[in-house]
Amino acid sequence: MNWRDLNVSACGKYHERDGQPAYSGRFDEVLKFHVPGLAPVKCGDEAWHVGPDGNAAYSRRFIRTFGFYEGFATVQAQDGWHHIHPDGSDAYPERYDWCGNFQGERCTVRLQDGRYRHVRSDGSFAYPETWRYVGDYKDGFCVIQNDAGLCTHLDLNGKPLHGNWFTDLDVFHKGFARARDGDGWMHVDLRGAPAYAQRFAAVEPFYNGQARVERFDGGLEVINELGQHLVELRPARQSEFAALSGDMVGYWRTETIAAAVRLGVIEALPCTPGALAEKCGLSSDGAMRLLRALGELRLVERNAENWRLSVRGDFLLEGHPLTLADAALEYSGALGDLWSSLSEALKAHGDWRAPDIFGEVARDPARLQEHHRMLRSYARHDYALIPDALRLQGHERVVDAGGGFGTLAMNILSTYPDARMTVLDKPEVVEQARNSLGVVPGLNWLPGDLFEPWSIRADVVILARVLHDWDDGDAFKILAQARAVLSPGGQLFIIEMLMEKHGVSGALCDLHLLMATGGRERSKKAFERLLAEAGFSLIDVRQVAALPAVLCAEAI
Ligand SMILES: C[S@@+](CC[C@H](N)C(=O)[O-])C[C@H]1O[C@@H](n2cnc3c(N)ncnc32)[C@H](O)[C@@H]1O
Repeated sequence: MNWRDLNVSACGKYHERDGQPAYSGRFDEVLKFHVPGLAPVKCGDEAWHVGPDGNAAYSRRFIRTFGFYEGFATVQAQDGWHHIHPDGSDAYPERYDWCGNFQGERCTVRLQDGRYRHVRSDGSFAYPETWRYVGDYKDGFCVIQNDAGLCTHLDLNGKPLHGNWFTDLDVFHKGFARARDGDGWMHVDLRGAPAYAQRFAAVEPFYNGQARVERFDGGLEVINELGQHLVELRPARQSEFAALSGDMVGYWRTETIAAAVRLGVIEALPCTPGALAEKCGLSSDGAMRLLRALGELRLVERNAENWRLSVRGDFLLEGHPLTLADAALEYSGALGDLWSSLSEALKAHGDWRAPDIFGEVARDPARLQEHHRMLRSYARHDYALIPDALRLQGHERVVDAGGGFGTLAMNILSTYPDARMTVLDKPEVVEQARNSLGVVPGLNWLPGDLFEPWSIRADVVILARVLHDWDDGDAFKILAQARAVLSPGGQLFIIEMLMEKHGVSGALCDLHLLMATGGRERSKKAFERLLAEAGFSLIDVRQVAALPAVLCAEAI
């Protein structure tokens, strides 16, 4: 009997041909036949492969068996997952936590430590690295995901195809892959370059040169490979009028959150509205109205008569390690006020001048605490993966210039305890940071000015979210001071969000920097130019987290 004529029966317990059972035996479960004419079957606790006559292909038994692909079948055995030959013998001695199927002479496996890689059919590793996740190869390329959740394409030897990283990515289909960046979904070509400028809420692969896509307004349309609209399949579902109205009253959210922090509501919960009014000096109507607004923002939840903080609301607690309580006050107060002159700041010939925010903060000890607790929360949240991404040898002299309260420096020291860390910042900041951290082995403080010569020599300089506070002229001056403390070959790491060359993601943050400090977010190209002017060459960009990237440069 030709196994190609056999199908799985409707009950899934045997195979049939033209509606007739192909053999008399019955199993708990069968899967379909694959080359070389074997099908996985399961009965009770045992699983194996059978031929078209329903007889076992070999005497071994496994916990689970799967179909043969490229001559190998995945099996789950008592001692782990692996592959077998059609005669039931092991393809290689290793055991894994899970195995996929061979596609393009490579197979995805998960190691016992939970990490993924590809193996060849003889069991050897296709490349030395392990990744957070790897998908199947198709047409010689696969998608891998790094620890920061970002994805790229690798070739059969594990080498990057184009080196571009995306927040989500698919394998290639007819020369294009579906990819998502901060702005949305698109198609990219084999160079990892977007096929067109638009972004969508979702895209399908191209089918004979056309793809169905969903717009952000919920409308569906068909586009061509240039991103041009061809056919409307469904009109917009979301009212753009409502979306714009919502955006225009963003300050409602800012002020509600800040009021809850300022009035002590966050610290007073959980309690009833009556108790809250009492504890925080609110009218009973005011307490109820504020709680309802916080509920709409999903910061609090009602539990019978009591209101309590949600997981999101917990971040507003002063004692939370990632507290955003100070940020809530800054955004509604000093930082929010600065935005009222946005139109002036954008004018070609206005007399608007950027504020000296760091000077103002330094002059007011209470504000300095608040501002730096805010920066500390963002640093704790965003910098967890940075030390590994620096790939230091471990004993270097490292200067974190504009290092604030030393959060990143402490992270680096816990990964590289023998590094000699120095945090350079304004004297007022250093004084408060020193007082709050006390003596930390390996950590030195250097009160100073980013724009004046730094009285130190270093092997490595870090500028984390510092250059984005300054225009190109001032950024160059800081880079020049960094260059002066390094010898040729010394390393500079810039940790910042990267703007896409033609993207819009991060553009509001860019305006925030303009208003708060006179600074700007930059693209890789803009950094490359600045670095070259200051005597550095950019050698690598490591996208370790969704927000900040690590730009690695070398002193020339
Ligand atoms: C946006 S914060 C970044 C802090 C820290 N690197 C981080 O990523 O969380 C900028 C830092 O630069 C410091 N700074 C600003 N102007 C400075 C100057 N002229 N000299 C020294 N430090 C300065 C500020 O005090 C602040 O700590």
